[in-house]
Amino acid sequence: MISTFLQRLTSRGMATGIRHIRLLTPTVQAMSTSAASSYSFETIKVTSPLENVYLVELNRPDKLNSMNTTMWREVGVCFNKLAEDGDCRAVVLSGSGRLFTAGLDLSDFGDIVGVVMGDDDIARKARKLKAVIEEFQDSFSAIEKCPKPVIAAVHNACVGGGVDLICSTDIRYCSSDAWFQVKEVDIGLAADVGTLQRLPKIISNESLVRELAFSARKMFSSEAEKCGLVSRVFDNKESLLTGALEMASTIASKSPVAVQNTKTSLVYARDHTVQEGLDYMKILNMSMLQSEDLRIAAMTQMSKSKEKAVYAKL
Ligand SMILES: CC/C=C\C=C\CC(=O)SCCNC(=O)CCNC(=O)[C@H](O)C(C)(C)COP(=O)(O)OP(=O)(O)OC[C@H]1O[C@@H](n2cnc3c(N)ncnc32)[C@H](O)[C@@H]1OP(=O)(O)O
Repeated sequence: MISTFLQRLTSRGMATGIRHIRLLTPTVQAMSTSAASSYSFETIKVTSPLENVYLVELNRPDKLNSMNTTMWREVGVCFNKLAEDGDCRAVVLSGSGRLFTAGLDLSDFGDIVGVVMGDDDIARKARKLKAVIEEFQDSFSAIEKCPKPVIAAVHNACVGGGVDLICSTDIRYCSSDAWFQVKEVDIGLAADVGTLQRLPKIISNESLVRELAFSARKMFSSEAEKCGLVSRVFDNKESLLTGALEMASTIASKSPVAVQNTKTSLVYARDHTVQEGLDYMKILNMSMLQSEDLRIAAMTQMSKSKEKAVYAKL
């Protein structure tokens, strides 16, 4: 049945004489690289090392990529922009320097200290803090809402806010020297930027989540792989980045319609019943089954040629 479906799709394409499968030219690759140059941030570096693949690096190596107010804001702005960037089909998120991130910048509580130490009464302070926390939360939620798959590539330390950050990504890889720490209780906080909501759904082990969150103990790479926080462990940072970029490139070679609707459907399914998820898919695919990408993908599958399929930007 599937082969009949593919044949009908492809013969429709052949009949119209459209040739969608062609080799990617250097011009296309050059355009993709320059598209990343429109991303200019103080604490984040964005490049496009491969066709349709963007590399987002936390870039405060001298401060151990700790998250200051600027970085919190820039992560959100960056992923909202990537969501709309037709040149971007997959993202790798890594940290520059000797470790992934030391979490919240403990020397820059700027906005929070300002409110807490201010003269307002408790209700007004609370209202202001609500806005600050919301901004922090929205920043990391932008990663989950971005329809392009995001692969976290963690080396060495991933502390506090770093765990919140990677819990918003789709795929997590790490190097063998990586460790993870839900550190918030050590600074007198209940984690409030996503770890407590997303981690239980990632590792499906409430006992372990609670152990990590109550004790702030370190979890090393082998345990992180065993419990499902990461799906692959690489020997070192270099092989980690190579592996993450290779996977991003594989994803980027697929139909962006298929991949991006798969991501949004998985996020939806995580937070809804099976029936609600099926209903969502039904409505979504009422339109998406009519996409040109189906025919292009089917032609590519049936073709014996090694040429890559070329899909329009999304
Ligand atoms: C609304 C709230 C939203 C979000 C909340 C998030 C909560 C969190 O993120 S909680 C976690 C906060 N982070 C930490 O507690 C990490 C503290 N740091 C460490 O544990 C270690 O520094 C390390 C990351 C494991 C690295 O250790 P090591 O390699 O031995 O380096 P150090 O000598 O300890 O540090 C070098 C240098 O960096 C400074 N530093 C380290 N972490 C931070 C940080 N998070 N913020 C600011 N500065 C940090 C450290 O003080 C050293 O500075 P010197 O001036 O060189 O002494």
